[in-house]
Amino acid sequence: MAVSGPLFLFASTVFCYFDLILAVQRVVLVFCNRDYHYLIYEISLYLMTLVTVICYSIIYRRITRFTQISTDSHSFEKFIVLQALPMTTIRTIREIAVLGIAIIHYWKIDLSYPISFLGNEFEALCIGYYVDVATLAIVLLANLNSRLPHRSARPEVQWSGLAMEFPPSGSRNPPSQKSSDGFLKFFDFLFREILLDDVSRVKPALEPPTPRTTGSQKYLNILRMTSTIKELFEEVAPPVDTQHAKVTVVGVGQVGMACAYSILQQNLANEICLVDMVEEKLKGEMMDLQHGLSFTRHCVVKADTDYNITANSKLCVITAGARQREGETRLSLVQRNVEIFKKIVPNLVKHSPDTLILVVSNPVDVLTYVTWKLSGLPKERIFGSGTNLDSARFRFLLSEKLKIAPSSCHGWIIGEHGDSSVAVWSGVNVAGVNLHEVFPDIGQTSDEEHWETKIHQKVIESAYDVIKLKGYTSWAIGLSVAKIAQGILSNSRNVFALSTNVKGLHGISEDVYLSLPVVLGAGGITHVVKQNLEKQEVEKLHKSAKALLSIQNNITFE
Ligand SMILES: NC(=O)C1=CN([C@@H]2O[C@H](COP(=O)(O)OP(=O)(O)OC[C@H]3O[C@@H](n4cnc5c(N)ncnc54)[C@H](O)[C@@H]3O)[C@@H](O)[C@H]2O)C=CC1
Ligand SMILES: CC(=O)C(=O)O
Repeated sequence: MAVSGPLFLFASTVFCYFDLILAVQRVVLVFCNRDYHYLIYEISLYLMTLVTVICYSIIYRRITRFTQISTDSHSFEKFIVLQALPMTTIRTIREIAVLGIAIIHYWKIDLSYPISFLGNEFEALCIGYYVDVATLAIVLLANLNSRLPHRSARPEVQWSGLAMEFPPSGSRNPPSQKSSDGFLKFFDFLFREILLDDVSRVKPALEPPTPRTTGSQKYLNILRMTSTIKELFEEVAPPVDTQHAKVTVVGVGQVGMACAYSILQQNLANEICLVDMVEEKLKGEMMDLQHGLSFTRHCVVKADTDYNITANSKLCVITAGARQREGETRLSLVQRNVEIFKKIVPNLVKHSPDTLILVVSNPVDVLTYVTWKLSGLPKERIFGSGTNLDSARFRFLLSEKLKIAPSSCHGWIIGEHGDSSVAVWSGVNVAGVNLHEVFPDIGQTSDEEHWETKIHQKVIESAYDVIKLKGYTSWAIGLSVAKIAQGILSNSRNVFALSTNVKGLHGISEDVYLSLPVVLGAGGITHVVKQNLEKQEVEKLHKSAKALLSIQNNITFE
């Protein structure tokens, strides 16, 4: 919508001042003429004004609540539509009602009413409408004019943390009114130099808004700040709003924050959005990360309980939901987390229809299936962190045993992220030397060195051990998610063990989600690596699929 922001705001402010003058005039009229019939009419007018103020404050509160912790970038037009338009609309409705009452009063109720009063009142109303019509004409004129500055050349309002910043206008001198451009700039000047400066002169202190700041205080703080910004910068061109590597993390618990921190620390994203249902914790986590931004490469960190903030994410990571308590299995969390996912997934897809979704919450395989179902997105765009973490634990334990770096140990855990996972012993190698060839019994029941129990069983127990010791697991999954995010955001086509739809692979014929090595790029999963699994590895994979299917079949989506 082509609306000139400064003009509209200026017009709305004029309306407000004019209302005030009208109100004073009415009071004077009542007292001068001592007409108490008229008082009834006046009281109804003031009641309507009260309703107007209440309506406006409700809308204003909703707007400020919406923008409270949102750091989304809004265009100046959007700001005007959000702030000034509701006020002007409500005022117009009120004026129409006032006119209605005046007409009823004149024709139906009190015909003996002194014409002079109505004359005055109509006069006052007429002046109001002259101002309304004149302002509307100015706005229309400015917008119809072909020489209106291009949208990109008009001032943008940037939301950064809690602060809204108006980039300064080029000059402090009022521009000439010769051309229509100059005419627009003149109003720009009025808006910036007079209205904004007026507010900043009242109270020059720059107090950052506290969490208890009310909507109107916050608005004043924002306006005050613009004065400093105006002094500090000479604008060359208005800032451009770009969104490329935007990652949303839903759930700011231990896992969500480990993911967000790892992504931030590794400079993978330009923008990180945090979403949770617990507003205060969410805001605290956002601020904590924001305070570290001068130590990282450029990244915007935003947070909100409203999913609007997630719009146009490249990747959404879901970590929200219940976690295991000590000794509890991942699968026991299923229905609790399905209910949570029903609220999350449709919202993510609504705001980012092109996003990829990485599921982390447990039981990760079943919830990846649930996400696929709820989202309606193609299967390559929905995947779970799966056994990428189990494979990392496996490599770590192998590295301890072999006394080499974890990254030099090549081995994969596939199947369920959990108790029925499968270690692919047939593929474990160091520098291409297969351990299976060195020691044919490795991982078998006949294995006298007990690699399966000493290594793979320890992988399965890892999560239980860590949860017993510290209450939850977080850092390793955070790093795993960051690596996956890197694969996507840099289109690296790395291979990860991710939970994916394995229908048609290794003799599995159902839509079941479990982990296999997959090739990952900007569009999601492009290929599944067809590992040469041994017979007993395939059997174990089938067992894993069966365990997951039995849970999947009991999920209620209604
Ligand atoms: N796939 C994996 O390898 C791993 C998965 N996990 C799983 O990740 C999940 C999260 O674990 P933690 O962060 O330790 O739990 P947590 O309890 O610390 O955090 C969960 C967060 O989810 C939020 N939440 C709950 N319902 C929500 C909703 N409807 N919308 C938005 N946010 C909501 C909560 O407010 C809370 O901040 C658990 O299911 C856990 O089992 C944990 C570690 C590894
Ligand atoms: C909790 C969990 O799933 C893990 O750390 O593997």
